[in-house]
Amino acid sequence: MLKIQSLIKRYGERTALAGLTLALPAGQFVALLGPNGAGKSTLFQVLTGLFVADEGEVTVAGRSLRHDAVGALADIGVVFQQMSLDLDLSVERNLRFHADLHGLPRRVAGERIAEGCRALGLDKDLARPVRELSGGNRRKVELVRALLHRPKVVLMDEPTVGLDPKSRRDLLAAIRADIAARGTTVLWATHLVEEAEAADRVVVLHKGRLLADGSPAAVTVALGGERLEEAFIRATHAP
Ligand SMILES: Nc1ncnc2c1ncn2[C@@H]1O[C@H](COP(=O)(O)OP(=O)(O)OP(=O)(O)O)[C@@H](O)[C@H]1O
Repeated sequence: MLKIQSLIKRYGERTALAGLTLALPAGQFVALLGPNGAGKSTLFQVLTGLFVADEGEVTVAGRSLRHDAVGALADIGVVFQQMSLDLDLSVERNLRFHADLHGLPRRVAGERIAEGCRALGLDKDLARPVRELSGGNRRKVELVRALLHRPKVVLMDEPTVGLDPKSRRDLLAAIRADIAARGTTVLWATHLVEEAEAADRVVVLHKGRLLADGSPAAVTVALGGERLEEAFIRATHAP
């Protein structure tokens, strides 16, 4: 569903992505685990079309980001690291705006907004300005927004930063429900090892390259530790 081939992205002398290759099938929840500076944000910026890679290819559901960016991006939903809602607009207006950008018919948009907000317990908040919502509920609105156009691939860039344990659990449950219902492919960037342990597959990024790839247990073994956290720290902070 998402294919990344030999991706290279440089900032001047610095290489942020050093020939990254990765393929994600439908219905998989993949944690992208990497220390600060590993290249996670750069990868997300390339995958969302904000930056063009220097070399390499990305295809989303068979469509090339380089040759058919509009087609490829239509199948991507994103929850960015920084909150990106308009604080002064209501929850509903924020969601309508996104639905319009994707050309969703008004009635379909209305149904999906109602359904998404109901599933995440936001139905009472539809008319409230986002400014009045807690951090956890803002994130939930962002997830509803990311799913409105029913993307095949969802990218989440450290979506739980600043959330309390209950909100983190709710967010995880909501994305898991979407995977179960629609076979969505999810790439969830994090540096929280416990979040990675809950994924189907863990991909460890270090210095713009893949250091390990497999189930949480397999990655722990590959990195040479007994627990994922210590194996990850040792492997990514080796002298
Ligand atoms: N705009 C930029 N100009 C120059 N170098 C950059 C730029 N953005 C990122 N880099 C460098 O590219 C490398 C990868 O950075 P990136 O932000 O993608 O990592 P990250 O894994 O997202 O880190 P974090 O977890 O801290 O957000 C780092 O060495 C970083 O210093």
